[in-house]
This record gives sequence, structure tokens and C-alpha cells, in this order.
Amino acid sequence: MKRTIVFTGGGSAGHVTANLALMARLREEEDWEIHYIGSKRGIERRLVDDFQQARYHVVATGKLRRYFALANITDVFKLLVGIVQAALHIFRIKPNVVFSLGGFVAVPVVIGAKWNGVPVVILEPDLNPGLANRISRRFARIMCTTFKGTVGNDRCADGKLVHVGPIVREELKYGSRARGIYACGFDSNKPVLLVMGGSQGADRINRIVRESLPKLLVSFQVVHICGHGKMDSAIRPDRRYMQLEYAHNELPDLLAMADLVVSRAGSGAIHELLLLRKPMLLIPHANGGSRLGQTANAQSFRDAGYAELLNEEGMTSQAFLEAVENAYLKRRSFVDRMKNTDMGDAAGKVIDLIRTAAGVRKGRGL
Ligand SMILES: CC(=O)N[C@H]1[C@@H](OP(=O)(O)OP(=O)(O)OC[C@H]2O[C@@H](n3ccc(=O)[nH]c3=O)[C@H](O)[C@@H]2O)O[C@H](CO)[C@@H](O)[C@@H]1O
Repeated sequence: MKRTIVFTGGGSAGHVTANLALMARLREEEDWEIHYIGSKRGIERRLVDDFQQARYHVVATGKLRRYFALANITDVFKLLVGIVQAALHIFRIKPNVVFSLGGFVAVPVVIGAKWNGVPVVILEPDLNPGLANRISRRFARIMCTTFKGTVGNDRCADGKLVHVGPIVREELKYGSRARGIYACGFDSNKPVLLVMGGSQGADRINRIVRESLPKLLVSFQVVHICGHGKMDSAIRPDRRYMQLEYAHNELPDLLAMADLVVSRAGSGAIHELLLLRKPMLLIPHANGGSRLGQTANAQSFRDAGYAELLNEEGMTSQAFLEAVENAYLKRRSFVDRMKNTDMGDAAGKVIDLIRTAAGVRKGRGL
């Protein structure tokens, strides 16, 4: 019998990409009807539409802030509308299970599932859970964690907290250094630095990288993923520097050719870099709120010996250049530490938990 699942999660790519990996696996292994509930214009819509594996349904979303803003008033209203819309979608779809990867768009869907009596499984990507998942876990049957040490595990509704590890997209493993070098027009004998400011780009990192370019380009060739609308057309074309807004199918090749990666410390990105054994310089998001989660992620990677950590607050181009140099000097020890890490099969474990929550026994009824 065909089973039905609703995925949700969005607001930034980090709350979508693991869903794409799970959807691909469910499609490949079993006969599931797959739906996705997300916002009208969020990045989740673009990524899920490109993926062409799920029917997409829209709900209104209100951003969850922990500071005063006038938009909070309209956003509470949007959140309530979103809950009703999500409940109606779920009532019509009648899924066996709902899976949430967090982000503020997921909250109405999780509550809508609860109203319909549909079991919810959530995955927390960060070491310190974000606000959306701290709300969602009260309605969830199972909360999966990416990090072993994820805190606040006492408040998942049914008390079920399972460490599964990171879910990483399979296709990232098949990049080619030669293809990346060719596509960028780089010299294969000179080291490559890849800069990824998170899925939305990072203004401060962009500025510091651009200020540092004259010195950086003495030792490195640089691929700079800047974020949508954040390219700088004033930079003169240079065979050692390439900027792009967002990497889609080319990402595996860019990662394969990188000798060092400067990155935000979003859970998705850093676990991908860990899987690919890429030495990292991590610059976590400095702002407060849920993004403090990035600092905890980055500290855990530094403590594990995988990465150099640079704080964004007060960062100068001098400090940035020194951190790049330090990380590059330590790159072999980072790679050695990463080689000793077993990433496991998190997607497989999550799919087992999804089956359990949906009341499906492995190998039966599908
Ligand atoms: C500012 C913010 O809210 N950040 C959060 C967000 O980060 P963000 O959305 O940046 O998340 P992640 O680093 O987790 O994931 C980014 C994903 O986008 C992909 N990618 C990125 C750039 C690109 O050009 N192409 C591409 O495909 C990466 O390969 C990765 O799979 O979600 C993460 C997961 O909950 C959190 O840890 C971060 O704190």
C-alpha cells in the first residue's frame, strides 16, 4: 500500500537540503507519495520545485523573533493563518507522517499535523536547537539530532530523542577537482580557497574577502559564493578570482577542488565539509537569537580538530588573512582528524524512524 508523507522546513537552504536527500532516498527505495508544505516565496519553494519529486503546497508564514518589532504583530496573525492553512492541507492530503527540518515555516505545519492527529518526526540540525524546533518538538513524536550533544532534550512531546548524525546529499561526493579547475579557468598547481557565506551569503564576510583580495590572491585562487544579489561588478576580472551568487549543480566540483573552505557554521555546510574532508575556517553568524547555534556548531568542530574558528565580531581583514594562513598551515592535521570520523547512515536511520512513526514495518505493506 502506498504511504504518504508531508515534508516541511525552510526559510534558508539549511532547512531544506536534508529533506531533498531524504525524499530522493524514499523515492528510490520505496513507494511513497511525497508532499511538501512551505512558504510562497521562500528558498524551499525553488529547491523543491527544481527537485521535481514532491507536490508543493503553500502556507502563510510569520517569522519568529525574540525581540520587539512591529512586524511581530502581523507575523503572529500570519502564523495563525498558516496553522489553519496547514491543518487544511494535511486534512486533505491525509499523510501517514509529517517530517520537519525546522525553520519558521515548519511551525504551522507541525501544529497542523498535531491537530489532525498525524505523527510528527523532526530533525534538529544544530547543536543548540533553533526557536522553531524548540516549539515544534512539543508536538513531535520523535526528535532526531544531528549532533550527539544536542541540548534541551527533555521537552520532546513523547520524550523520544534519537541521535542520527548528519544527512548529507549523496551527489556532493561525486565532484571532480579537474572539472572545477577547468570551469573556473584556474591553474591546477595553485591552491584554491572556497568562500561560502551560508546559503544566503554573508555581507561582512563578502566585504572582508574583497578587502583582502590583493593579498589573498598572492597565495590562493579564490571562488567566492556571495549570495543572491551580492556580486560586486566593480571587481576587475581576474583569472584567480571567481564570484557567483549561489552554486547549484556545480557545487560538488567547487568543493572537490577546494584546498581550504571559509564558511559560515550552518550545520548543513559544515557536515558536508566534514564528509568531504575539507579543511575549514569557520566564521559563525555573530548575531544573537537562534543563530548563536552557529557558534556552538563551530566551537564543537574546532574542539574536534576539524577547523579553525574566527569570530565575526570585530573581524578585520588582517585577522581574516592570518586565520586563513593558520588554517591552511594546519590543513593536514584537520584532514587526519576528519578521516577518523564515521559519518554513519543518518538518512537510513531517519527513514526507519519515519516508517516507525507512520506505522509501517520494514519490508511490509509498501
Ligand atoms: C542565518 C541562518 O539562519 N543560518 C542557519 C541556516 O543556515 P544555512 O541555510 O546557511 O545552512 P546550512 O549551512 O545548514 O546549509 C546550507 C546548504 O546550502 C547549500 N548551498 C550553499 C551555498 C550554495 O551556493 N549552494 C548550496 O547548495 C549547502 O551545500 C548546504 O547544504 O540553517 C542551518 C541549519 O539549520 C543553521 O545551522 C544555520 O544557523
